[in-house]
Amino acid sequence: MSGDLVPAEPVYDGELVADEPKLVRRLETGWQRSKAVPSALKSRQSLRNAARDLLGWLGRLPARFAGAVVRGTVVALRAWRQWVRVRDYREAAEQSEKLADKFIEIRALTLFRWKVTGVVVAAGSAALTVAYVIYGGSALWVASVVASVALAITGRRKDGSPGRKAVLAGPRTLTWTMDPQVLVDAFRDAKLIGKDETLRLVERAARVGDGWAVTVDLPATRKAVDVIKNRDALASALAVDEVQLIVERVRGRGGHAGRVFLWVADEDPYAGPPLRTPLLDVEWWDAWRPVPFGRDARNRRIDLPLVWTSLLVGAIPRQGKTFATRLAAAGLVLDPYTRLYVFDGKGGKDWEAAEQIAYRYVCGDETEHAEAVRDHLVELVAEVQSRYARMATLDDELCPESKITPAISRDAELGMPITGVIIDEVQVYLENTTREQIGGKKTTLGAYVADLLTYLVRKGPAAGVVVILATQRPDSNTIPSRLRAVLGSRFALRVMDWRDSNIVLGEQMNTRGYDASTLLPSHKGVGILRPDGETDAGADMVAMTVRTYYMPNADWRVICERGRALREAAGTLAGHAIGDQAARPVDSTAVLSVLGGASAGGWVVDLPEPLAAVVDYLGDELHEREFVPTAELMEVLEVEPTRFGREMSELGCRPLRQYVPDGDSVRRVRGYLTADIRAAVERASSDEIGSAQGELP
Ligand SMILES: Nc1ncnc2c1ncn2[C@@H]1O[C@H](COP(=O)(O)OP(=O)(O)OP(=O)(O)O)[C@@H](O)[C@H]1O
Repeated sequence: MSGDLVPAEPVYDGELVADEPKLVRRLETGWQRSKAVPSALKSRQSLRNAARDLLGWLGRLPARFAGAVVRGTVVALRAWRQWVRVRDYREAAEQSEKLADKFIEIRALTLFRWKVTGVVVAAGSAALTVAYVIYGGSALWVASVVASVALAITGRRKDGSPGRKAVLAGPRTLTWTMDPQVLVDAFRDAKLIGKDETLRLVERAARVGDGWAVTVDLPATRKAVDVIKNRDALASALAVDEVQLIVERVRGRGGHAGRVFLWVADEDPYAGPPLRTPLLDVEWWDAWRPVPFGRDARNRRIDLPLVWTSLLVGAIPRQGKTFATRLAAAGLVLDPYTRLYVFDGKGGKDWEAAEQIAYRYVCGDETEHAEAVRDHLVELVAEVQSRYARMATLDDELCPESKITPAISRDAELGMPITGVIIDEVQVYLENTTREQIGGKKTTLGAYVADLLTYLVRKGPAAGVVVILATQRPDSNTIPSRLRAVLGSRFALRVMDWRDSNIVLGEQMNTRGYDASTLLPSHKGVGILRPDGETDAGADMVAMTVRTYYMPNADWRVICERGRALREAAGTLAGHAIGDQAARPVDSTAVLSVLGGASAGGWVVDLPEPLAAVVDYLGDELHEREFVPTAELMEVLEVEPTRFGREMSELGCRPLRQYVPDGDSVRRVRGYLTADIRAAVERASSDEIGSAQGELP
């Protein structure tokens, strides 16, 4: 080494000369990349940002804490409410369709949980009071802090979710109550109004009962009935179950064909505990007053008028048909001035309690029972004739228009009490195929019973006879259309399909938005009522979904026992109830002569197929219509067209072409003249009688 100076790079304080700069860089890179080091400490800038965020977080903390406490309180209250109302058990019972049976247990458990709540609240308050006495106000502060921290933890928001529940973004649910535009969009989505059309809010959304209500005007030319018809689509657009959405047309003053009232229930309005019938709390009932029948979705009481009308109840088994029929009957049972004919085709215990008050009582499905029903109905037809004859002789003041009045019905001397004919499982009697020879014509016992009932339903109401029929087979073969056509009120609990629903409720009711096949199996006792007359839900309501009151056997027995005591006191107990089974003499020729007019041109049996099916389908229309298109017959009878045409021709009915209305225009279609069908029926019946007489010894 020489003593000469050589230039060197500057050396900074603390810097390792030789390899040190590389090590620092490596350390720096390691620090920056390490996952263990919080990102806030990786640079000065990040540290400053983190400090600013921390300050912001601390600033917002009180508000967030308060929010979490409020949410936690709501969550805790909700959980407590579900617990105290035994929600889990109730839902399980509902799913296994045993809510009604478990109701008493659920009520006991509810009561117990309320008591537990009471004890916990009392114990908590006592502990707080003691702590306050011993430690002073600081004890209350500590308790409040602990409680609010617990509530804040319960109500804390989890990352990434807007609330505690994983709810799919719900712009449609109930937001329409705040923002009418959402409602307009829902109407558009459901294709109830066009893209460029809008709604006019008549009234803003408001709370009505346990739900939200709003009244809107549809754009001109749009009709409220179409909204009712397409309720399902609207329910989907509003993201609610269709049982929660009630749509009604606003009628009368303030209403018009395009004004719609919507009501959206907070939850399934038919899912609560069964409703007890108010009839249990009354000493007696006036049969002239509509009978309490149930409640609609909005919890309005629905009463069913009985006098001057008749009722058909139809449903598949185990839906509450007998229960509903007994409800209607209960109003008559509790009026001592009514007379009851009770016929139970099922033959079980359901109607047993009514035996003690019934004027005529039959229980069973054997032919002997069907014959007894027939005889009692013949007796009643004769009674109706005699009532008309007697009413004609009464003075105008007592009987102003050949119709029974409350005064006449309660006058023991006149002997014209309101008479209820209640037949459960009526199909048992209507389907009885025992041969009968009546008035020179061959028929069956079932067809004869149908004709007797048709007469009673048609002519009975003005003479004070109320017919109530229940069936689990509401098909056209079981209840002839001539009988169905005259039954005034209809109640359909759940049925298999829309055809059965229409058979109970009336033609085309499904297209008007009333289809009992859409009711849920868990909704026992819920059905569609098409009343004959006014109800509390309004005189203009075509039909409404009603949850009937729940009247189990024990309650029914109480009502029947009360009915008996009332009749004993009024001295009106008669017939079967006091062991008097003797039938009264009846002028059978007179009965036959009136039935001839009531039935569909006399009764005919053993008509050859497919004539029998055509006649059965047409019922009264065989006399009312002129022409029936082949396509219509094909659809309802489900027969093979070529064979049907050949067999009808063999019976003397040849198809021809006729113009029929089709919307605003007319269309030429193939079909049969009803005159030809009637002539074929006549021919077939006279052949029948001829051969029957030939068989006689
Ligand atoms: N209004 C109601 N509320 C709650 N539950 C009801 C109501 N009506 C009936 N139920 C329940 O439905 C069950 C069946 O009722 P019901 O015996 O009347 O049926 P049904 O249709 O007559 O049956 P079936 O055809 O077998 O005679 C009852 O045991 C009862 O638990």
